[in-house]
Amino acid sequence: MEGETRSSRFKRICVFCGSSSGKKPSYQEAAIELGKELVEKRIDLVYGGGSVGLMGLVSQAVHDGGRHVLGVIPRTLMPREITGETVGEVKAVADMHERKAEMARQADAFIALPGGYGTLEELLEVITWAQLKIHHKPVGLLNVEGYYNSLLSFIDKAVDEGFISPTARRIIVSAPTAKQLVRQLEEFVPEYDEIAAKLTWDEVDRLSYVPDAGVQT
Ligand SMILES: C/C(=C\CNc1ncnc2c1ncn2[C@@H]1O[C@H](COP(=O)(O)O)[C@@H](O)[C@H]1O)CO
Repeated sequence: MEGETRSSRFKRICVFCGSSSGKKPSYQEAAIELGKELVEKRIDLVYGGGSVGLMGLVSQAVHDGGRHVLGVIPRTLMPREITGETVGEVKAVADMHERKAEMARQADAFIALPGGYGTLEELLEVITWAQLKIHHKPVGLLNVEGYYNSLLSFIDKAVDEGFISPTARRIIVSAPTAKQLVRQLEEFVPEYDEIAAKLTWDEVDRLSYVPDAGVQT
């Protein structure tokens, strides 16, 4: 495959990641490596906009590689001293809720790099939406140097204690490198649940998120 241009089932992936860079160089290297992997697979990026922390590294790598970058920024975060310069296209939205809905609508899959509260909140929301069958898009954790091991252990405990179903546990795909993670996301097959599929989603409609029937192949 070396030297050959490969394509993906995904047209655009949403990346959640730290607005900080983290202490270990491996976190920054992983953000750049993920950006390059998206470029190699001809996948575009949607993310939270700006150039701070890992967000800046992944978006710059995708932009430098010639793929489209869409940054979705709430108007209140738009001053450059808060988020820094954004590469590519910028979409301004009213608030944080609309941002998450728009990022989710624009993406065929989600990847979380290491990050803090913001990253966790974004990640857990798309997992929850997958659990509720609002979408069937793959969700991946880039578990750089075991950064997310304690979160995964907690989730396994929640399964053991009966708060998360084994089916819902399988929503989360995790891998230590970008290459492995994108490959696993490509192979992901969502599990369907007859009861949940019949529910309606007023809240998501209100946020103008358009539920899909599955990932494009
Ligand atoms: C408050 C600080 C920086 C604010 N700048 C941000 N610019 C753009 N997007 C942001 C910002 N902060 C959070 N986000 C979103 O949450 C995720 C990162 O949050 P985390 O807490 O750093 O993990 C990211 O995916 C964005 O969508 C100074 O820190």
